[in-house]
Amino acid sequence: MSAAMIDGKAHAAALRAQVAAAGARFREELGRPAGLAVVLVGDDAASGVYVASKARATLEAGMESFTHRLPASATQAEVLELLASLNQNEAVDGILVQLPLPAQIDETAVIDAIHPDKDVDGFHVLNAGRLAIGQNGLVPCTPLGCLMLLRACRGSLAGLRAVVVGRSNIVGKPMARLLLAQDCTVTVAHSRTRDLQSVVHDADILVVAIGRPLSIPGAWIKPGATVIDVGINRIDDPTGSGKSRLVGDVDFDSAALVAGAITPVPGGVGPMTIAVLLRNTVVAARRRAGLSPDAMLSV
Ligand SMILES: Nc1nc(=O)c2c([nH]1)NC[C@@H]1CN(c3ccc(C(=O)N[C@@H](CCC(=O)O)C(=O)O)cc3)C=[N+]21
Repeated sequence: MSAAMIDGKAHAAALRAQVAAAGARFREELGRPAGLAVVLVGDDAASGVYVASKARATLEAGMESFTHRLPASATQAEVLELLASLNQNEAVDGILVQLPLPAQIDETAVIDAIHPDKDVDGFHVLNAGRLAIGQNGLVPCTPLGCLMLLRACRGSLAGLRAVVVGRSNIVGKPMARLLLAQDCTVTVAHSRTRDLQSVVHDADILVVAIGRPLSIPGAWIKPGATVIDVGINRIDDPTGSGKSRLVGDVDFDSAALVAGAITPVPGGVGPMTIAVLLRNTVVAARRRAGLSPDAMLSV
């Protein structure tokens, strides 16, 4: 292996310490903690575990955590009613609705019912628009976490060729906009891209978010490239032990032979996503209170 390992866990721990300090300053200035509300619809076990770990991280950062669970049979009107009350609630600075939602509920309608100033996921159309035209807003957690790792690894990204594989609203598109704002030359590749291999081979910076395990082999990667693997896929252990393991969208073992630096899965982008969620909550709290931005939380 020649690539440096980008330790997402360590970067996330450092960011969480900064967020805790900023959260404590907020609490001193305002006399109340910043608050994050998480809404979970349905009883999917994995989502339940994930929501519980977010609530724990929120408390560890010295913030207030509100968890709202609705049954899988909840109607759209019930979800919208809950969001209306959270929008009004002064103790709530950030609102996250865990996705995906049950089929009877319109995801876009739910996201757009969150007050944009409390939209710590950055999924609201107003925040997507702000990011697209370079205005201050709230930026989706996963791509912002990826950008932080890239900046820590490479410093200035100006002039570098960046390739984003995947065009989702939650990762690919906002990632491309963030990299463009850093003066990269950005290409967005996707399932209909012709000759993906040669597109990938051009990348100085490669961000992969397609949700298919082990899809990018090391042979496609430009020597020395920085590789950010957003995928988290659970697959059967190939040794036939009957257990499962987590792998990324990139074939880590072959990619690590040619990349300059690479994120592992687990322990790469995933931990950053949660740390940025907490960071976005303090940013939202300060803005809502009319306070100046906390320098420690700038990207
Ligand atoms: N509105 C909304 N916002 C989200 O941000 C959101 C969501 N819905 N729905 C579900 C996905 C999933 N997600 C993860 C974040 C961190 C890890 C993470 O930290 N993973 C660990 C591994 C965990 C394990 O071992 O299972 C790692 O990569 O090291 C995983 C998954 C955020 N999501």
